[in-house]
Amino acid sequence: MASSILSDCSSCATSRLLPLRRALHPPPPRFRPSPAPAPSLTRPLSASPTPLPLLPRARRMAALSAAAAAASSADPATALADASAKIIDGKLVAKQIRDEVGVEIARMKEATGVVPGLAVILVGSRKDSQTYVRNKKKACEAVGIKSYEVNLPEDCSEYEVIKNIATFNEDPSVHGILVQLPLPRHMNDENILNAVSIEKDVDGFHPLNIGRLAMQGRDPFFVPCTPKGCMELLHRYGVEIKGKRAVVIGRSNIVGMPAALLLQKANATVSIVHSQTKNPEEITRQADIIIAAVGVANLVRGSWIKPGAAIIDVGINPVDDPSSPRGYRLVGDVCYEEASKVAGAITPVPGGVGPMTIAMLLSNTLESAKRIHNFK
Ligand SMILES: Nc1nc(=O)c2c([nH]1)NC[C@@H]1CN(c3ccc(C(=O)N[C@@H](CCC(=O)O)C(=O)O)cc3)C=[N+]21
Repeated sequence: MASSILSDCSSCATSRLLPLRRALHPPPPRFRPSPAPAPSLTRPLSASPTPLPLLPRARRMAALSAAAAAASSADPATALADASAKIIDGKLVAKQIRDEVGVEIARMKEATGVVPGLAVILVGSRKDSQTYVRNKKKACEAVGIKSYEVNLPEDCSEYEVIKNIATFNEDPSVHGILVQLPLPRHMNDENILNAVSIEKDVDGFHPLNIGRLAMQGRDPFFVPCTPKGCMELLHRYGVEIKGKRAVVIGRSNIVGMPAALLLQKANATVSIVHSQTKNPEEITRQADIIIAAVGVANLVRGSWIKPGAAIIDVGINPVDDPSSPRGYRLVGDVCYEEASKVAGAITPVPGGVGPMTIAMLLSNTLESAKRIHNFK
């Protein structure tokens, strides 16, 4: 991208979007990226195996497995000498947030009799989607949100889905509506997501909510859960964002793009690295904050990381692992083993961003019920 001088007219009024009360629980230990290079600087960055360019997915995967093999044969003596990053514990923070949401829901119910309601629409029978929906339902029950579930067959019509959305739009006991993605191929996501009332769009996927997120001086009704969870982790670990360089890897509508908008709203200088980016490693290495959301296992290597950077790894990629009971294990978009020796702080996978996504969904549903019932 050509460099140009931009006039900065960003507002800082919306740098913080979460109205949750946090006096209830002490925050986790604070992490501050050190301005001075971390001790790991003594380790030359070139010690990392071959850097990987962004390639078409199939080629990327092949290149990645070769690089991963090289990584595992790294000199163990070097590894021992390395400093290690602070772990950003998403599981712990998500639990704190769920507890906070639960307390607020009880307070609201006591004062108004209103119980927040979340409707989930699942189309088809993908195993992973069924698991996610089941987990969301459990999480709702645990905090006192009433959940409503509709299961539609894979071959149902778009009209059928929209009809169900319309019913929930009108239902006063429902404060949030979530259409589980991905939808079957024959459906147009846009038509379906457009049908969700923006006041109940707890996923924050409605184009009007995204549009407001992108504009100065306007706020969306809801911020998408995963990027909101990423920001919450940075805030709760005391990572300074204002004036920092941030790189978002990936530009999806549901994570990368809104994450970049949120970082910008929080006054970071943001670059987006994607499949057509010429020098992803070099650009990423300039970042104080990295949010990786491409869905490519171990794409970001140690050599991509500026010493002391804070890393939020959104990827949840299954890789074969015969020694695990499921036959696979989950890894992020960031090569954790390498990154944790260079970074100042990093989220693990699992136990990082994943649990935060669900916590933010509960938080958005509570926020919606409060707004609809004008409960402060
Ligand atoms: N409308 C819509 N909204 C979503 O928010 C949405 C969606 N569709 N479709 C699918 C993705 C995926 N997603 C996850 C939520 C929690 C974990 C999670 O908690 N993961 C655990 C690990 C789970 C495991 O071990 O299998 C973790 O990372 O620690 C992961 C993924 C929400 N999504």
